[in-house]
Amino acid sequence: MTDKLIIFDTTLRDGEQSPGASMTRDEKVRIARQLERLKVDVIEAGFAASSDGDFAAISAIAQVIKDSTVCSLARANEKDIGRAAEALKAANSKRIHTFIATSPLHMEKKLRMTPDQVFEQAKAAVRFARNHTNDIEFSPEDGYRSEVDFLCRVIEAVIAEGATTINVPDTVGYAVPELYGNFIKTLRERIPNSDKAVWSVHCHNDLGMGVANSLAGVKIGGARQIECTINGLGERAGNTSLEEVVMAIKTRKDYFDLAVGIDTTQIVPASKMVSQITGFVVQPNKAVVGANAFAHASGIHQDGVLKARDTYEIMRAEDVGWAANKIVLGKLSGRNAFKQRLQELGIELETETELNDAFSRFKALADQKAEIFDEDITAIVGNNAEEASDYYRFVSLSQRSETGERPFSKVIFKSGKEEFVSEAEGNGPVDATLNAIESKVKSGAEQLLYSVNAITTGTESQGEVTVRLAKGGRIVNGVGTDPDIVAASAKAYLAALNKLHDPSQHKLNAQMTV
Ligand SMILES: CC(=O)SCCNC(=O)CCNC(=O)[C@H](O)C(C)(C)COP(=O)(O)OP(=O)(O)OC[C@H]1O[C@@H](n2cnc3c(N)ncnc32)[C@H](O)[C@@H]1OP(=O)(O)O
Ligand SMILES: CC(C)C(=O)C(=O)O
Ligand SMILES: [Mg+2]
Repeated sequence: MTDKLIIFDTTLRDGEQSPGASMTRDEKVRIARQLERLKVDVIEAGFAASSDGDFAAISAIAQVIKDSTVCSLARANEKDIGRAAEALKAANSKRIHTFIATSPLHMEKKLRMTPDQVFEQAKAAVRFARNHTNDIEFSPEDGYRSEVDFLCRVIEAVIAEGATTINVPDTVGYAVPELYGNFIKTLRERIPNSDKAVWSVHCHNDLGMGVANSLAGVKIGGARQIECTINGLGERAGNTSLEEVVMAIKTRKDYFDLAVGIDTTQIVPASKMVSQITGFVVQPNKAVVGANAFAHASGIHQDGVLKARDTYEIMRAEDVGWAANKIVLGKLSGRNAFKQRLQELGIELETETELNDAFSRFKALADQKAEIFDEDITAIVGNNAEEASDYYRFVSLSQRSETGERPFSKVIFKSGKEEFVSEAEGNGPVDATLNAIESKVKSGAEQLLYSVNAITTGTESQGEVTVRLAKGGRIVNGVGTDPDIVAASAKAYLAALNKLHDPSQHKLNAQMTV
């Protein structure tokens, strides 16, 4: 029968130990509710004895959480355990997690206790905690750097006292997967009453191996609880990340053969909430919850994914709470991905030539900006349709603006096969550009509006400029787009002039000097 793997979330305790990640009581309650929606088995809500604020947060969480077990950390002493018990009083299901360090280094230098004293204190703590609940977790802190014989002695004793979960922390992220897995296996094999407790792993990410070590602890060591945090938040380099271990267990069920009760569709909402509350931004290439985790940017991958998603996706974006996977259009994209996006946008290009032209324009734009958004595509295709009937066409622009100097602009544009070079100064680079064009065209149109707008987010986005001109009772709008807003302004001005253009005036325009 497939075993169940218990997911113990410690975002609100070890996660909060990330420098700068402290949370208010209400924020902790919000996250706890999301963890319950995620269906984590245990929520470690904090360390009740650490402050009145944390005590209040744990109490509030204990009152509102109904499905998950609520847990508080406590040092191996009566005061801390008493505080934890008090904070957890209202919980439907509660756990006290008590710990004491067992490595020679920690015992001697930090606790300043002999191994025998630590042994006795660990036993006494578990015994005391039993007065408050039957669900007791014991952690030998820095367990992985502890001497095996001593650790076996302590763990056997605390199980005998009633500890129901034995958690073996790699407190400083020193372990490597195979060794950590075997360490847990050895402990379980050597401790006579080891089967009376659930074995748990708690790994830190100092060498980037938190997830790998946790999975080895499960696969090799036989642990059945993983302690983890949303986004891998936690002390120093963080803890094992929940989203990664959960999706590894689910995606590689063929290998792990374990069941997890997590509602994976709540993973991304949980990640976003934790990131927003703590201000810890999730790196784009973070597994599962990073913005790029399901994004495809290169043509060959995009083509594959459009034909069959599993060519390049081992999980479904929707299964972890993303709305969908993403085909990111950019300079590495191919024709198939471009065509597909046009279809999704309801844009129909009638001929293969039109498609090829639009694709060339798209590639040219993609060379100038990293990501092409839907609005860019609409603009590309829109510009193209207009261009066929354009009388004036923008070619290029150069401009100079220096503090204290009047900006200067040189614009090259075409009418038919003729090319015009126009130059002017102005109050700003845009004014200089429009003056330059007007100096050649001499439309005499009145400018009613000029507006600039970033089509997409970020400073690398395309600027969209609208110019409204009035002449002879007609009012026209010209729109131009370009990553350079001065060039977008020139295009918009020329587009408006095109709309004003009267074919009978061809002669006048043809007289323009180059
Ligand atoms: C690996 C981990 O993540 S462990 C959890 C880490 N989390 C925290 O530390 C939570 C926040 N901590 C705090 O708010 C405070 O440190 C408190 C309230 C817990 C203790 O504060 P203080 O009483 O001022 O002690 P301080 O933090 O300076 O030192 C820790 C003391 O606890 C002792 N101690 C450390 N671990 C344990 C333990 N597991 N069991 C019993 N005593 C312990 C230390 O030896 C030291 O004792 P000393 O004062 O006699 O030298
Ligand atoms: C308190 C224990 C479980 C801990 O966080 C650690 O050892 O890293
Ligand atoms: Mg820890």
